[in-house]
Amino acid sequence: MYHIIINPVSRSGKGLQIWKNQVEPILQRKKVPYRHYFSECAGDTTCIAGKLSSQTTDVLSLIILGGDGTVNEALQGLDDTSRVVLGYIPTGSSNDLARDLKIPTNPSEALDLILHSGNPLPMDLGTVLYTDGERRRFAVSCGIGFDAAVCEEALHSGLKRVMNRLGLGKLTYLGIALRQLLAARAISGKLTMEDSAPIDIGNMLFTACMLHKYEGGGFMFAPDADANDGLLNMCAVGDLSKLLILFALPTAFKGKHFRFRGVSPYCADSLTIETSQPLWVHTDGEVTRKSNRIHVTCEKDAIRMIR
Ligand SMILES: Nc1ncnc2c1ncn2[C@@H]1O[C@H](COP(=O)(O)OP(=O)(O)OP(=O)(O)O)[C@@H](O)[C@H]1O
Repeated sequence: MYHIIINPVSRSGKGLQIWKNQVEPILQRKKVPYRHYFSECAGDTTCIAGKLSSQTTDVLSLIILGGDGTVNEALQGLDDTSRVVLGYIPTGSSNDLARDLKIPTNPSEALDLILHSGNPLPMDLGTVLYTDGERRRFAVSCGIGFDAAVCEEALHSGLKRVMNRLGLGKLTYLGIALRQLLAARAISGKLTMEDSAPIDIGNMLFTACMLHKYEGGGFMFAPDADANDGLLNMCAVGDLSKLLILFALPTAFKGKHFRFRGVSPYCADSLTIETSQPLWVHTDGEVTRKSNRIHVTCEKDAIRMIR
């Protein structure tokens, strides 16, 4: 039995139409056993996933129809991810998880992968731990600073809805990034990886901790990321003039940004990031709070994902 959680408002409301017109008819025609649930408000996916997780003693076959944010919300509700086989029909506007895993963005092809041609393969998950003990899992990346501020603005942006309707969702993040860059102020940051001396990131713009290659709708911040190596690939940006950042950012679409001095890659299974002021933190593009100290870890092969 497949349990399918649908975010009807993903890609500015197209999620519901995709479910009704492209996914449900196939399931019915093929007589696939399934139950479906609509997330009715922000946070609802976490509650639904939590209930399913606690009601299932064996393996939970969970399918998410939504964007990276919907996957992220589902992860927060699961009590034991090792008992979950996750299928994904990407209907978000950025779809960075699908991009890296090469899951088709065509819904019927993604469904076909889940039902027929894919395999449930282990995949790493990350966790952000805040100083007050709150934890948040992530599947794609977490970040502190500019990238999270961009996500925070995008979550509340009318521009994103308009651009999505025009089929230009990817450009939303670029537009907001440029605006946020002009507003960004210099903050000092410190990365501490296990068994090594702290690294100072002067004038830190952001540090992204990546499990997969892309975030923000196709920025390849971690060209070397591997979803199964048990490691976080960091992209730390500091001490770079705003003008140079304007040049460096577009090169990240091709993963060429490390050629710029001040854009540095690091790799570790866990690290602590401290900043001189509280900054926005995102997990898979979901932004819930600011912090000036986060501990980020990677759990190898924490979940199985059909791909
Ligand atoms: N019924 C709902 N009404 C309003 N918001 C919802 C509802 N269901 C889920 N959400 C919110 O939708 C967000 C997740 O959206 P998701 O990322 O899946 O799609 P997207 O925003 O179109 O894509 P992307 O993040 O790739 O740009 C979460 O913040 C979640 O709280």
